[in-house]
Amino acid sequence: MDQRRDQIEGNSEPSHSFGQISHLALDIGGTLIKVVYFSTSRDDCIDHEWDSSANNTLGVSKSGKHPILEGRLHFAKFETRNINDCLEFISSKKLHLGGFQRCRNLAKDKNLIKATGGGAHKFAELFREKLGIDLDKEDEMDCLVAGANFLLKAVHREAYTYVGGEKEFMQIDQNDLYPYLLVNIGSGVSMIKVDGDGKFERVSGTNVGGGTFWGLGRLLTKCKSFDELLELSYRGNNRVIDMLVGDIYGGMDYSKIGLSSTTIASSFGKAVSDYKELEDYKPEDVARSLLRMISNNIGQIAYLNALQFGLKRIFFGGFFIQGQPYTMDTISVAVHFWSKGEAKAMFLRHEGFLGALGAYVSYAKNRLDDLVCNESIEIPVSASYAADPKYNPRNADLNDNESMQCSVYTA
Ligand SMILES: Nc1ncnc2c1ncn2[C@@H]1O[C@H](COP(=O)(O)OP(=O)(O)O)[C@@H](O)[C@H]1O
Ligand SMILES: CC(C)(COP(=O)(O)O)[C@@H](O)C(=O)NCCC(=O)O
Repeated sequence: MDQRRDQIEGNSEPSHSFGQISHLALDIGGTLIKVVYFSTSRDDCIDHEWDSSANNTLGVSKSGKHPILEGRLHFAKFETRNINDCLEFISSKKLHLGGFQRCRNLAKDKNLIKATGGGAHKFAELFREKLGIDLDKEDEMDCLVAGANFLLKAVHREAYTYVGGEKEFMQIDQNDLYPYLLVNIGSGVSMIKVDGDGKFERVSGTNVGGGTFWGLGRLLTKCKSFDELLELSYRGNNRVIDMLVGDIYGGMDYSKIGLSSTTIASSFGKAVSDYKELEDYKPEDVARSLLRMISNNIGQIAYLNALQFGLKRIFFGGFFIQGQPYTMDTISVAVHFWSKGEAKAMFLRHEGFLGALGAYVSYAKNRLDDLVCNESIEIPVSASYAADPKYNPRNADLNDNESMQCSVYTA
């Protein structure tokens, strides 16, 4: 298999070094900084006529609608509390210089990089001081929606359901995409009714989100990292702490109102009736109850909003999900249970990068330099994941510092 084919099918890093970097975009959230950038190498330039005078990364094709450029879209994330790691990463790979060339604001002679999230405001001065760049701020909700629409339209096998431990990728009909509810579970949770490109309304939100799970989980279990907390939750048993309907009803279902004996009646409720202290519980059981409580609560609020606005499809994004089976299962079951099977929870493979991708595609919106109107970026994601016998759904999710092959098309 030749190298390019290998890259596409295996989604692996190219063995050759980077060519030029262009279009760095950032989403600086309450907990994580998400980084997206595009790189080309000589090998990635595709085999058709080039305008040799186009002395820039996104060359202009003389022919019609062919890919004018192939390269890789790279994704990376950092903890916001370790923002210096992110600055060092950008600096060592000279990512800001690629962005610099592409978006030099001639009028003000500023070096602009697209950025969204609260940190684009909070850390603007730091970026100027350390990297000499100005953050060109894009609204967070605009970016979430733009990122979600972009993924749903451009990326094959992006959205999937998670039912009974199985992922099922959804074929999205672009003509029947709207309306939908976008639930972004970051530090906090935003719920957005999306009616079209740039047409949306943030209809709800909740402060009980990913930051609550990580913060409360850290305090209760003394774990040192988010991944450790997730690992704990995997091994735990929530029934040790949660009060189930059966605990209240002597092992019986409360079938008259549709509650089985195993339904959680009260999250953490057993901690009171058992007269136990925190030390008497295993950290893994605490982590499991917490994950279930928060996922269930978000699933329920999402459903209520979907109901209020008559929406059948709910897409969940944000790094809280992290492709975690138990999280997705709890959310899916909550949506299914409350909607009596009417509404569907769907997840996005690039869940945590919606805002950063939205900031990235906003370069095109502003028609900067060589990005022409009507340009679209298509990202052919490997179709071989599901067919691979060694396929492991956990590995198929986008992890740190991954990249994927993509092509830039011009109208
Ligand atoms: N490596 C990690 N470190 C901290 N939190 C993580 C990590 N991976 C996933 N998370 C979860 O993702 C949440 C942040 O999600 P994200 O979408 O990046 O939101 P924000 O934009 O607010 O930073 C955290 O609150 C936590 O629940
Ligand atoms: C303020 C935020 C939009 C910031 O986004 P985040 O960094 O959490 O991704 C989000 O935390 C949020 O929507 N919080 C919920 C606030 C509320 O509606 O109660």
